[in-house]
Amino acid sequence: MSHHTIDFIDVQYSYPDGTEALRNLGLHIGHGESVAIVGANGSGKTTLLSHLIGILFPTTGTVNIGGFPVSNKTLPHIRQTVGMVFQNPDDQLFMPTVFDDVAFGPLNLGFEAAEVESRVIAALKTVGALDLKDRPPYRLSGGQKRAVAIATVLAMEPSILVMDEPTAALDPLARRQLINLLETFSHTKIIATHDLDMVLDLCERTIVLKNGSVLADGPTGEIFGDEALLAKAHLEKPLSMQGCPICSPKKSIIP
Ligand SMILES: Nc1ncnc2c1ncn2[C@@H]1O[C@H](COP(=O)(O)OP(=O)(O)OP(=O)(O)O)[C@@H](O)[C@H]1O
Repeated sequence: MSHHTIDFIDVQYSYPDGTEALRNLGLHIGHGESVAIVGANGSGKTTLLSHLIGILFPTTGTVNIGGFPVSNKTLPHIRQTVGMVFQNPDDQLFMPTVFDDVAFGPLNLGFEAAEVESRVIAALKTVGALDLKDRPPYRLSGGQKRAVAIATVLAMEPSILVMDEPTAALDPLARRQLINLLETFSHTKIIATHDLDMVLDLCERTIVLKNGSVLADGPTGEIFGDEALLAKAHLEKPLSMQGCPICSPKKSIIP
């Protein structure tokens, strides 16, 4: 898996109750791309992301990572390649301390204690949360939990970072700090979000979903400049493209 490409080939997915969440979905994401997945509530974003780490498998069609299909057989390899930050950090943090949570993945991969410790410290430093290492995760603020959840993924050293609504429930400063942090990552990034202003800052490419299919796929500026397309997808232009006088331009709230 030297080239971490992602391919969805004619993917259809129905939940056990029969809800068809993905239909005829095809897309290709190249190594190093930063791609936003946007769309109205229920358009299929989380279902799509769940196929990237084998939480769900296609009902029909194929998902390939690095040219290999995501399947039970390839899962151990896929989960080292693809790291997912869930929408709710509480789904990701369950150990007594922050250190233990970030160490959990590398320990499971069988690394020696010294390697685990160095990965944990590096990951917590990257997200600016090293001082939290002995704290119980459930006592942290929302922004701190999000940072630690990202560290749990970084400690696995994945090539592809998948994030579901990373800025949800963050205050403006924590949101800006997170965006600035994500900008420094050279990973392939796939971000499902309703925060279109963040997309403008982070993603050169945007894929718009509607009813489980790709409605549009192209350069972010072009997608957000197409008012008819946005209306069809039940989306609104990012605030910073609406000429809003009080909306902060990029990075204006960095302390
Ligand atoms: N566990 C489930 N069982 C049945 N249907 C589901 C389940 N989870 C999601 N769905 C349905 O699948 C479709 C896609 O949902 P999904 O959560 O992927 O959308 P989304 O774009 O992530 O939405 P949101 O923006 O609200 O998070 C919706 O019709 C939803 O009701």
